[in-house]
Amino acid sequence: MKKIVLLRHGESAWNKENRFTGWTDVDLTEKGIEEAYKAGELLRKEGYVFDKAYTSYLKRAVKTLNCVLDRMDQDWIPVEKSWRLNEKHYGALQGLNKSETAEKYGDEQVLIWRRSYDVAPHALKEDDPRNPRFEIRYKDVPDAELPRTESLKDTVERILPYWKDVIFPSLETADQILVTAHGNSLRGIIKYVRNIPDEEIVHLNLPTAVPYVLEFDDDLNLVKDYFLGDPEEIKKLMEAVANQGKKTKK
Ligand SMILES: O=C(O)[C@@H](CO)OP(=O)(O)O
Repeated sequence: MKKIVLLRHGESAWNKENRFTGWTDVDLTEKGIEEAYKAGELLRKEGYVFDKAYTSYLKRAVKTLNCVLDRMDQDWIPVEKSWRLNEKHYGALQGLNKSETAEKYGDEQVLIWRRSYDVAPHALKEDDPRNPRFEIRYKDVPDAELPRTESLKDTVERILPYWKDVIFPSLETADQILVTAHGNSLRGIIKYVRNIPDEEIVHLNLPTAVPYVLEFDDDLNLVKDYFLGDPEEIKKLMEAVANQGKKTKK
C-alpha cells in the first residue's frame, strides 16, 4: 500500500492571535513546535518511513516538517519546497483578527471568505507592501501567477500542476511521502483527491499538526483516507478551527 501523509503545520503566532495569515510568513509558537514533535512521535510509532517530503515556502510549514523529521530520525530524506504549496492567499484580510472581522461583516460573510470554494477576499493593491511581487523568495515566479488574493478554487488551480506533475508521480518510485503545508492548501488537495463537491468543502476544517493519511493501491487509486489519532479529540479540534471565524471567539 502506498501512502501520502498530509500534515498541516503546528500552531502559528497568528493562529494564536486568531488573525488571517495566508502568505504572511509567521513563525510557530512554542505550542506549535510541541504539536509538530508530537506528530513526528505518532508517525514514528506507526512505523512510517518516508522516501521524500514536500513543503511550502512558508516557515510554519518548513519548521513543522523539520520537527517531524527530527523526531522520526529521518532528517536526511530529500525535501522539496514549492511556493505552490503555500496557504490560500487571504488578500486584504491578511493581518486582521477573524472575530473582529466577523463583528464587522457578520459570521456568514466570514464563513464565505474562509470556507467557500469560489469567493475570494478583496485583493491587495499593487503597491501594498504585502504584495508577493515585492518578495525575493518569489522572484522566479511569473508575476501573472503571483496572487493578490485567492478563493480556494484559485488555490487548487495553482497547486494542481505541482500535485499532478511532481508529488503524485513520485509515488511510482516511492512508497511513503509526506506533504507538510497549510489548512486551505491541504483542503484543496483533499477536495481534488476525494472529489468533494464545491458546496461540501465548506465543512472541512483541518486541525494543526494532525496527520491525514491517503492510501493508494498499486494502480495508484485512492482506497482509504483518515486522520491519525483519537477521533473524539480530532472532532473537537476541527470544531475549534471552524469557530475561529465567529464573533464570539476572542
Ligand atoms: O489564516 C489563515 O491563513 C488560515 C489558516 O490558519 O485560516 P483559516 O482557517 O481562517 O482559513
